[in-house]
Amino acid sequence: MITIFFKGLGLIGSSLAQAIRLAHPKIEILASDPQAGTTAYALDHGIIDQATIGFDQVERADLIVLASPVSQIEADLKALAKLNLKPGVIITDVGSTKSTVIKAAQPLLAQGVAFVGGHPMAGSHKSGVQAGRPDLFENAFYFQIPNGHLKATKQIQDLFSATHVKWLTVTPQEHDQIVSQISHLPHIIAAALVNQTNQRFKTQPLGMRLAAGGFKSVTRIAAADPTMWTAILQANGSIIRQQLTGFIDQLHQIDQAIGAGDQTAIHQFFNQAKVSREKLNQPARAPFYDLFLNLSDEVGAIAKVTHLLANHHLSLINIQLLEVRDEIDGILQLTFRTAAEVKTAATVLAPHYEIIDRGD
Ligand SMILES: NC(=O)c1ccc[n+]([C@@H]2O[C@H](COP(=O)([O-])OP(=O)(O)OC[C@H]3O[C@@H](n4cnc5c(N)ncnc54)[C@H](O)[C@@H]3O)[C@@H](O)[C@H]2O)c1
Ligand SMILES: O=C(O)C(=O)C[C@]1(C(=O)O)C=C[C@@H](O)C=C1
Repeated sequence: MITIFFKGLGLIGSSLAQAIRLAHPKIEILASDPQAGTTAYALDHGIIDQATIGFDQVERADLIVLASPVSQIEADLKALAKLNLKPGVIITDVGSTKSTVIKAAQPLLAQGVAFVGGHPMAGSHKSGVQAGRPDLFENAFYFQIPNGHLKATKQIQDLFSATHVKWLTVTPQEHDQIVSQISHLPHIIAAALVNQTNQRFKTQPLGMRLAAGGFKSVTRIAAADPTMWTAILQANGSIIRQQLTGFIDQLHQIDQAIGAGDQTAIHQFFNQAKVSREKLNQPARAPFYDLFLNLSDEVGAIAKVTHLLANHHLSLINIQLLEVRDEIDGILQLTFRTAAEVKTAATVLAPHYEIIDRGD
């Protein structure tokens, strides 16, 4: 029997454990997590088979998955190098940075242990075991740093097959450069905007409550876990600072354009962003087709949509409630495999819902 040991069973750990269960129900899953109630919840919900403490019983594991904040992953890699592990064990992690993690894995790699760094490019601002979902990673990219261990890299892909991710091999440096711009910097900007808004409304407590979709879309990720983000900024700080400099430069440019009343520069600033941002909605990755509609905040609203689609034999690849505006409504994103399906779905749903965008 294959045994997998999770160190850290929050959002990412529990999502991965649930995905492993889907494809490999017979695999034994052990987990340790110091947060009160975490492993008890996972046992109750059949996510794991056994709870342990620290690295107790890690010597039984065929695969070890490190899924705590990156600072802890680094400490755990150093600790694992001093333990007696099962011969042939594979170790991986899910940390959001890779250079310091790979550095911490050097003693293990020097012993010939198969350590494959990993990072799923999907997640949420929610944290903890209860936020985990087996489909969290569907269609996301999943970075891997094989460190020369190609067989182990492939074995991890097989064990995680139910995540339905797109695997991507990168170097730690490439990884940290890329994610500093598209993940780390956005989290800093979101938090900075919330903090500055808070200061601005110090004497007007209602101010922030009046925020609509714009503020909420840009700041959703400011609700992410501060411990996780402190560790990420600590590990990738110098690269993140390069992107911060570039971002501050953009702010200076628009500030100057406003000050100078330069309408052309202001228009160009927004137009460049609009053209690039719209390309993100186009399915460069795969021939998937999106339909966006307004959905009222009612019990059973999503079920009604899926029922209408099922009546017309339309199957969805993905369904996601994108933006919930407090007590009013939200935007539902429906993803189909073909352009023809999205067209039929628009015809079926148009009499009942306001279609915002057919994504074409
Ligand atoms: N949240 C995301 O969107 C996201 C996406 C991809 C990767 N990651 C990375 O995944 C890792 C986990 O993040 P998460 O979102 O699951 O966070 P989380 O807060 O939901 O879970 C982290 C878990 O690690 C546990 N933990 C802390 N110290 C531990 C220790 N000494 N031993 C065992 N467990 C310990 C915590 O109790 C918690 O349950 C982080 O390294 C993060 O950078 C996060
Ligand atoms: O979807 C979100 O809420 C996330 O923040 C996920 C997100 C990101 O996109 O920045 C966060 C951290 C990661 O390491 C990878 C993904």
